[in-house]
Amino acid sequence: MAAAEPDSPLYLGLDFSTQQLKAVAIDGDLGPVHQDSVQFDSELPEFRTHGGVHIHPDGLTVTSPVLMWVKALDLLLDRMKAAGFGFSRVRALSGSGQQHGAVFWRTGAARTLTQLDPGQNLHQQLTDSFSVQDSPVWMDSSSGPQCDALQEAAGGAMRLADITGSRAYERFTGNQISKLRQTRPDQFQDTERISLVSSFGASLFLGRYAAIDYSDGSGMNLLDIRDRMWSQICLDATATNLKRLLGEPSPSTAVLGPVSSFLQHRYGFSGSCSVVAFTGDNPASLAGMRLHQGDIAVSLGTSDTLFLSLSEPRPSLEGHVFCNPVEPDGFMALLCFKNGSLTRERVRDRCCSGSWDVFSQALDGTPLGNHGNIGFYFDTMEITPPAVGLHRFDANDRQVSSWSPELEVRALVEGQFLSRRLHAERLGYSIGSGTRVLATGGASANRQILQVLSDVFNAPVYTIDLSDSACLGSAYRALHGNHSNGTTANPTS
Ligand SMILES: O=C(CO)[C@@H](O)[C@H](O)CF
Repeated sequence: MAAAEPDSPLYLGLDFSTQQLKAVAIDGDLGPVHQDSVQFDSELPEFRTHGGVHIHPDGLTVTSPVLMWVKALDLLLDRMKAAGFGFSRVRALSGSGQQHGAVFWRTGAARTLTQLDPGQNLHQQLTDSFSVQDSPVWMDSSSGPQCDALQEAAGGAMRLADITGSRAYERFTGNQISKLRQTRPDQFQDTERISLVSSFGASLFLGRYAAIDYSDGSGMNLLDIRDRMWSQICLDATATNLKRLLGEPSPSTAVLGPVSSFLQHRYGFSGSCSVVAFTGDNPASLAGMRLHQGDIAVSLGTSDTLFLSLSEPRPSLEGHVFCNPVEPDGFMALLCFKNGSLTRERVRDRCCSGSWDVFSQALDGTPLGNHGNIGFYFDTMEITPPAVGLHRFDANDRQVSSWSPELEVRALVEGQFLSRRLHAERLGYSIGSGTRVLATGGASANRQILQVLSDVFNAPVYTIDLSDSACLGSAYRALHGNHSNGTTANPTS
């Protein structure tokens, strides 16, 4: 970690991810000078989450307590203050959030946000500010009926994909809003604003509701990705007056305004510190990894995602096209695989006594191709492809029920990466001699896992010097947005 000059400007990036809240500060040379994080499960045990979420008894509904995210921010900023972090040197900040999750602000919350007392923490003052305590998150698969209705209203799955960049997906926010409106009408009625996790995070720093940015807004099945406006067909199919609840979307590079007076007085942020639009974790990772044409990024986090920059959208019935968070007229393609690190951790615990060293030794001790054994490990309903269950096959294509721990570990990792490659090539991505795979996310710190990734993609794998590109990308976007005097979003949006 470089030590910045005592008074040089800093740029702060935050990431409200599935399992933790992270912060990275960089100096003007893009060098990280401070990192911190709050782990939800271990540091906020009162919320009783596992992997940052609650998987409901139906096995399909997955939520996270919104007040856990608020309390995590209190903890993080208090910890940074106690460590002597120079908040007054932060020229701009931005952030990211797990995509698709929704935050439902209760009627009257806008007033509370503008009148926060710097003598109290956020958690104490926002306890009654949410009409829905358990926010739906990206791991949810319970809004199937709402997806069917939206696709019908739009004229079919492919038509919806053409408009919004994706066919209807259960985790996408529009379908979650529909489900809440139908199943919990009183709570929906008591809602005055709907944020994504990213714009919710921005709102906490602004002290008023922040606009949803184009890139994360592309993950809702509500935004027309070409004209970058809410699609009226999709809004009408979801809820009446929805545009009023969402506000106008903003460019991902927009400077939304100065940091709130609450944060200035409580932590010492400067009144000239700008808040740049927050975006989704994957779009922020794309910014953090500074992809070149031909590169493919692989984020090995709670979800595994593959993404790349696109100049023109090519929506399909599998995968997603989002507005690019950096290139104003560009796009990004993304494939999401829900069974990522939580599945790797389960196999680590069951086959390697919870040790990553033993997990790595198993990969070192088994050959490429695993003697023809291959496995598919869909602990929970997978997104790509929509399948569930564990499926193991031996060299003779016979289904088997178990293997030795070593074979199981390699079958898991090779199976995951073979699936990622297959679906990327189905989306039209071609792996050629110039292909570079850029890896990020927690598992990118494991050399043996990266070796399997390189073998399966038959390409060199590079990592960045921080395993968390979303946070770093957010800090880059803060600097970029501040220096380019990004368009200032309409403050009333
Ligand atoms: O659903 C996803 C992307 O579409 C996930 O990668 C979430 O963003 C993880 F937080």
